[in-house]
Amino acid sequence: MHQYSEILDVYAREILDSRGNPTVEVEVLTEDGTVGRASVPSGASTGQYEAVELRDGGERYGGKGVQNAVEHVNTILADCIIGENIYQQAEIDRKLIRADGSENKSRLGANAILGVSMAVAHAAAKSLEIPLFRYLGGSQALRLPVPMFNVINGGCHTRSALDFQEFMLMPVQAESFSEGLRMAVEIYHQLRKLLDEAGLSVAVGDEGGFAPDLSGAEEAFDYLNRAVKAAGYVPGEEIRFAMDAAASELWDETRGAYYFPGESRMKGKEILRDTEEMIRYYQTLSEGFALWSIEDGLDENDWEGWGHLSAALGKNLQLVGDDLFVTNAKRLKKGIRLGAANAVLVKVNQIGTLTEAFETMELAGKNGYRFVVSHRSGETEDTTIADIAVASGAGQIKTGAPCRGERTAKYNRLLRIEDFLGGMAKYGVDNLSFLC
Ligand SMILES: O=C(O)[C@@H](CO)OP(=O)(O)O
Ligand SMILES: [Mg+2]
Repeated sequence: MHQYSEILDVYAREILDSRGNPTVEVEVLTEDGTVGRASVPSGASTGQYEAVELRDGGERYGGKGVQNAVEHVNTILADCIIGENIYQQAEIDRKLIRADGSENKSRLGANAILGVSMAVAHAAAKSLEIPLFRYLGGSQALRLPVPMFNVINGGCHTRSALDFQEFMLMPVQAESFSEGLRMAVEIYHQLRKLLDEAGLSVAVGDEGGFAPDLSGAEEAFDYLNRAVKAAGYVPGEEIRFAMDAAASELWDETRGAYYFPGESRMKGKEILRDTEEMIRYYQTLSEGFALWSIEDGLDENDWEGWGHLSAALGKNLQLVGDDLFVTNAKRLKKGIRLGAANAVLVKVNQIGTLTEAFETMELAGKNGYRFVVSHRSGETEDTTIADIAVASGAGQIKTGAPCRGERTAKYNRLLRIEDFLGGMAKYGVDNLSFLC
């Protein structure tokens, strides 16, 4: 039977994100009376090659970027897809891309386009009365992801002295998602206690992790080690560590090196590292701690360095390209050709449509690259990424710490999905020791 339900209306409004900035929310109405709704996240450590969102404060629209994105949904994009069949996600996404016409979605705004793309998927799933993850992933979508639980925040998500952006827990050896989540939450509470006892700040950063003034990555991992043990687990067994260096933020063109402003401040002298020193630094960290995954270890333009990094550490570590690949199949293809990284971070707003994000994941999977579905540092209560993680079978999701509503919304959605799947639910990263 040919499924058909026509799109009758598309409507966008401004809402707030978790940093108190305006963002886009879109609703799509179909002829059977279904309304699908989605809202769009926004990053702080954005990659240079991301699709372009129209943000307030941007020069392009005289500081009224989000308002313009909303306007584009309500006029051009609405005209373009009203009358389309709601179940034709790929076709609709292609129409949206064509309506924009630019290479990087800068004309109508990646935030405008993504809002429509996601709301269409929500409406389609709802009108079929099936959960979004099943609509997007079919009956094989059974795998719940291991959370990359970002418990210590640094870099541009805080004002602390820590230069690397994220220090994360991965409960890799749990029976189920809910058990893994519980373990990570227990460790989070132990970490809070340890930091508090040491007189360090337990204020949190943009993603809900603590933002203490630590001297560097070693001290951060040391705290993670102690918190894991205090919760009764063994680092390297039930729990592995992950980090996002967000090194594009540290690369200093004029100095021709990676500049560590926090560490420089703490040590009272300028701390610089070149590419080879960065690689050695990661090597030391991976030898000293239960580190399993490093994201954006080097700058987004340093393809050659990424080749070295991958050759040196890619056998034992997951090396994730975020700013490097920006969820873009073209950049990922280049990375695959050059042997850069062995995994890709997937942020739907970096590319601007669901179809393109799924294409990137498919390309990764076919080439032995892992993929990690991710939030942005500026989020809303939208939980689409939780469904995407299950639909794609990614096995990993990065969506912050458990103490901010926009982050727990995703974890809670995953708990509901696990509950829905019951005994069919699977959990975890397939074959932990395999890295290409
Ligand atoms: O770098 C990252 O991976 C993200 C999300 O954690 O941060 P932002 O959304 O600020 O780019
Ligand atoms: Mg990142």
